[in-house]
Amino acid sequence: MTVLSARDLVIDIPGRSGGAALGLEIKPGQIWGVLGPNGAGKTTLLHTLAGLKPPRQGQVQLDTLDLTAMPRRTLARKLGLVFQERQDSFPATVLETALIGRHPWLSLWQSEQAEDIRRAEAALEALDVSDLGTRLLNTLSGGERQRVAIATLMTQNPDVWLLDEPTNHLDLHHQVQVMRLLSACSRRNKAIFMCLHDLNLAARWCSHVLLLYPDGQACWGSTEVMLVRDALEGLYGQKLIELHKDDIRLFAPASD
Ligand SMILES: Nc1ncnc2c1ncn2[C@@H]1O[C@H](COP(=O)(O)OP(=O)(O)OP(=O)(O)O)[C@@H](O)[C@H]1O
Repeated sequence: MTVLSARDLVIDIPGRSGGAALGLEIKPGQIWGVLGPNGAGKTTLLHTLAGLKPPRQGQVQLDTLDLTAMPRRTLARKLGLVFQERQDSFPATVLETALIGRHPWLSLWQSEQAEDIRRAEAALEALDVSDLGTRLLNTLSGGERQRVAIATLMTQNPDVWLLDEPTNHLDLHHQVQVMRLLSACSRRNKAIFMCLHDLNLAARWCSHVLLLYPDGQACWGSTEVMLVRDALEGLYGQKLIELHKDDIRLFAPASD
């Protein structure tokens, strides 16, 4: 199992001079939620952790290895990313798209085997899109595409899952389905790190949260400690109501 670490990491946001140096260890079994207002740098952090964007300072490591020193194929077996925005213009079917997740596991000229197809079909089934297998991706709705993207990551089956707003475009039932699926994956020792805008999903399903402020400052820790009304009001500049029902903590915007 793999640990993703940020060591003294400052993300590179154009025009921002400061920024917290992040020292994070994202471990198997943990679910991290990154919260912050628009433009705080959540996507930039995710892309930096995936090795797609160089940091301004510091290092990202998978176990003890520097991410930039790893061959892309090795990296893709260990770490996968669901992007917030996707260019799905390539005319591929849903099943072909999910099978892209197997590419890091195939040799250069090897085509997908029955086991690869079985994995892709199981992932599409888990995301409720198996009946769309032969449809072209560019004919799907936003929520269907989002679920195919998550199914593709599930087919890839890396140790570390990075997801940029995975519940974006999803209806309530499918938001819950995706969070439950990520929770089940964490119980199978996957490490999950995702950007979220929904405080209630974070409160219910994340074990850890990182609060990212517009000036680059950040704090992080267990959800129970970090996700408190005062801190969230400061983060978003929005008054909140905090409610408790059984073991569930809920936040709603206050009317004033
Ligand atoms: N190529 C670029 N040139 C200039 N500014 C950029 C560039 N890429 C990102 N930025 C800026 O960096 C900041 C952080 O962007 P980022 O997408 O990481 O924010 P975010 O927290 O994910 O926002 P959101 O909640 O809206 O998705 C934003 O102010 C954005 O405009």
